[in-house]
Amino acid sequence: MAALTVSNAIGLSETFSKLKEQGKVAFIPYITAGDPDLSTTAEALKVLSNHGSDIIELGVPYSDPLADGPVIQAAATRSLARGTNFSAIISMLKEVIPELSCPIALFSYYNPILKRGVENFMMTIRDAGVHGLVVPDVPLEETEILRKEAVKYNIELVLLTTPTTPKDRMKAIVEASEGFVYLVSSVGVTGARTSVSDRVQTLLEEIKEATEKPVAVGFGISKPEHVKQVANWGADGIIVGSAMVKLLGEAQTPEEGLKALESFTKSLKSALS
Ligand SMILES: O=P(O)(O)OC[C@@H](O)[C@@H](O)c1c[nH]c2ccccc12
Repeated sequence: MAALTVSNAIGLSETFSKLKEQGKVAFIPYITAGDPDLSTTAEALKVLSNHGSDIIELGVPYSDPLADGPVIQAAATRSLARGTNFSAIISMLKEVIPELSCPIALFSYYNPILKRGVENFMMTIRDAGVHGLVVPDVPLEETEILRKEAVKYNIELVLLTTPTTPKDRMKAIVEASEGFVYLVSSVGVTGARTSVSDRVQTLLEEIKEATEKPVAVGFGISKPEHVKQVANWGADGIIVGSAMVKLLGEAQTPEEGLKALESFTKSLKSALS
């Protein structure tokens, strides 16, 4: 039996309940594992955890990231070119998770999970101390097998709803989602945008009519004013990916990337206080 990695963090839904009691909004950064390399990822997770992240989304790089924009696609390509693989990510997580104060939600496309076997995948990430899982390209109809194994291994399976999701389908998604509901703010792929569509406000209202579960908003959020605006619209969590990934992956050196990540994180986090 693999030794269980003890995570000191509480889970995703518990994190949201704690923040709700404090009247706070969750700050949720996303980075791609292995970009520029896995040891920098381990350091980045510590920087993010030490500077106010409430949950961290960690992406497993994949060769066909259809939902990702150019920044995250490039990060996945760089990471895969360095030879990053799932087992190396898991070993890194076993090392670093005990030092983090916030839970990790792993991000993986559906194919690598099927290839590994759903049960084996869930058991492996659970043993590494991961709390949540987001699978952006799994169709709602196929989440049943994922959900069954996720529940068995106490992994919170987060589902996504988008601006074009029909109302009854959105209701089924929020019903099935664990940890939180991921509201994708705009159609298209991930990537920093100059502004966040104010449709998000109505979408948040519709979802909150359908569920008590916390709702975190992602896509395009890249400035403190975006963070403030989406929090004011009633989001329980704010997700920032591409803007973080860009800083890390495009820096001259890993040290520079980590420094830039720290100050960017602080600037976004202060927009929530
Ligand atoms: O990059 P953005 O625009 O800040 O959006 C967050 C997004 O990167 C992150 O949550 C994510 C990474 N890959 C994804 C694939 C699908 C949906 C969401 C994601």
